Amino acid sequence: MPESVKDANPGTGAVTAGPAALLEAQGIARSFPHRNGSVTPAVGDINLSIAKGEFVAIVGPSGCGKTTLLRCLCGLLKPDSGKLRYNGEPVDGVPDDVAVVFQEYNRSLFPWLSVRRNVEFGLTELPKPERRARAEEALQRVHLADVPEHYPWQLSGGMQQRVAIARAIATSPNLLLMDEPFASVDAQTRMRLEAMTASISTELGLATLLITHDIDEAVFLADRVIVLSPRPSHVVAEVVVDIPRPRDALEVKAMPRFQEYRRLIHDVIVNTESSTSATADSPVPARALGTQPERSA
Ligand SMILES: Nc1ncnc2c1ncn2[C@@H]1O[C@H](COP(=O)(O)OP(=O)(O)OP(=O)(O)O)[C@@H](O)[C@H]1O
Repeated sequence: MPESVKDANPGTGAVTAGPAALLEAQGIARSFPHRNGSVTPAVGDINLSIAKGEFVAIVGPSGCGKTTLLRCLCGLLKPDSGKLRYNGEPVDGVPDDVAVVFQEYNRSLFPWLSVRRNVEFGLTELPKPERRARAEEALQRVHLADVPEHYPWQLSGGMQQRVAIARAIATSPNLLLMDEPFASVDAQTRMRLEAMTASISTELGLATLLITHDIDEAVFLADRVIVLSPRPSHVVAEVVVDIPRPRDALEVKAMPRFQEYRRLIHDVIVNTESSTSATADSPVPARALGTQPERSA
């Protein structure tokens, strides 16, 4: 196994970012109980951490619990068990300097507000001139400074996702979580958005956690790629991507090293999927997990 890959021993093998961890998750698990008494175990037992300014991508098979994990990590969803610390403090709700970008930009933007007002939305506590300045700077970073008075429905899908990213970075976060942010745009737009995200993260020194289905995207953007098993998910491998920055997409994707990383991650996912029981797709009776259903999820 190349040095850049570390096996993560489920349940014990913490994937760590070292002493300067910004976000640290230990033994995070989350299931969804149903009215009929069955339970869907989504996140099994996750250990991971993200350092300040680090770009981490999480990949894994469809339905393995990536979104559930992201929602736990940012404090939107309470894990059933495990410890979660942000800046050394236990997470209870979304920390002030954490921002999230979701896949469905058309559901996260307010159609009745202009682009500028959408970006200013999370800044209401600031005086108006500062609010305006922050929104303008964020719109410049996503190359939308020329359409502040447009409404989301007047923009393409890629532009709307850029507004969502501007809104996130306008709050000056230290950690940006992105849940398959480019899954709903065409391939060329996706490439442009990936390059833009790489620049923004580097320029702002922003720690970024990206959930993606796309192995190429993960390797191109990340310093580390964390690979999850089928659900209930645990970390099966961590791949440190040793490609210098700034990265040019076409150059990087032509590198033999890039091809090795993508092959490696692909193989880990396929091997883990094939060694996992087919029954993982069905909810299991609550008693088998020692969990009592609280409510229908
Ligand atoms: N609110 C909920 N109530 C019940 N089950 C849920 C809920 N949210 C997620 N699940 C279940 O948890 C499992 C993991 O879902 P999740 O969306 O986290 O996976 P994912 O890896 O992000 O999926 P995808 O690859 O399709 O984006 C799925 O079986 C899903 O049906």
